[in-house]
Amino acid sequence: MARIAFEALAHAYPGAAGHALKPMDMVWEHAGAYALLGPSGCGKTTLLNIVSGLLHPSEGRVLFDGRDVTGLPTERRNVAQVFQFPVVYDTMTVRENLAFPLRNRGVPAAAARARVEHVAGLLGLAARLDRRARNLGADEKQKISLGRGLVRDDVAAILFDEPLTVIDPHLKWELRARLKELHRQVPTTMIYVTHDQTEALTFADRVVVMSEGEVVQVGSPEALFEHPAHSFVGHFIGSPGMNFLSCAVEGREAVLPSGQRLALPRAYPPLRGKVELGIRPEFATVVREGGLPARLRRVEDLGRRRIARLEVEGMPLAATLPEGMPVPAEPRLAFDAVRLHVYADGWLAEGEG
Ligand SMILES: Nc1ncnc2c1ncn2[C@@H]1O[C@H](COP(=O)(O)OP(=O)(O)OP(=O)(O)O)[C@@H](O)[C@H]1O
Repeated sequence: MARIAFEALAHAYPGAAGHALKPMDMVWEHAGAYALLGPSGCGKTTLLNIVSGLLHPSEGRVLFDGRDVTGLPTERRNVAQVFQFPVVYDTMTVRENLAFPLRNRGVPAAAARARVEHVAGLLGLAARLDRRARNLGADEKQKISLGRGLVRDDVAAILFDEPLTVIDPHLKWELRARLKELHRQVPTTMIYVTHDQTEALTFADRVVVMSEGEVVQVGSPEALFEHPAHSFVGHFIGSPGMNFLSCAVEGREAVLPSGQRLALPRAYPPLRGKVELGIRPEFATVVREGGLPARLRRVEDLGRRRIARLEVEGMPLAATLPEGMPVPAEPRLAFDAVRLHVYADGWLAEGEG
């Protein structure tokens, strides 16, 4: 396992206008479980390929345990990779497929056997070990690919590129949980690329959120939910995402366009640019009295909770409709004041006190 560091790393593809990966410095600790999360085109694969050595960055350095590996090809970086689609040898058995990376490295047969059986057990492949891979379905073939990625315990890092893409939806939750368990048992640096927030938040201790080639936040799942560093993170994480209301901020108060004032939990210096109030739907509640007047557009029943889609001063806002509350004709909105955040030009503004 390795500590992976990026120094002034950036990448522009030849002939492309601008950076696919904007300049950044970052450290991924030994044995950490990281997810690279963001929408299509945000630069996740570019960063992963720079880590694996498939792509040489146009600027900056990549260090594994302090050693500069920027110029090293993949085969000299000692990384395991799991791709979107299964990479298995059809004519081999599941056992032979799983043992392949160990055989290649000269791991003694008894140790390899024990390791293969352990990983197969964790992935739910134990009963299939002596079947030929060709006779298995796509889900199980992808489990073999995952197993081949996980079977060595001496790799610098394991890189997963959207590994659950071909997995049947009902099996995804099971494999997500198993991968997390595997990380606990095989404490290797693991990097997991996905555009699916559930996968990222289940798997990772630290999630690297990317937008338009930029790393906008690196944080625990809780931090991304509670303190989104950028409005993009607020929108992207959560279902529905964070609400944003245009406002002005004067010290400890937010002033909405109509002049209505809201108390803030912190005091803010004068802010420049586009100022917004951010509040998650979980902390905005429909009430009958008090709070802000709102107009109801519709109610969505999400099974375990109901979300009211409202308008506040012409701006859309999603809020929680308390259990058992009939939909009020003239709804009002109460905010959990300590959960109110202020954003200036998209970035979280630091308040005081
Ligand atoms: N070989 C290439 N040449 C030129 N531009 C590229 C190349 N590969 C990717 N890009 C561009 O770089 C940007 C980042 O792409 P990248 O594939 O890293 O994003 P991604 O987040 O992994 O997206 P996806 O989830 O769709 O794979 C995009 O604008 C993409 O069009």
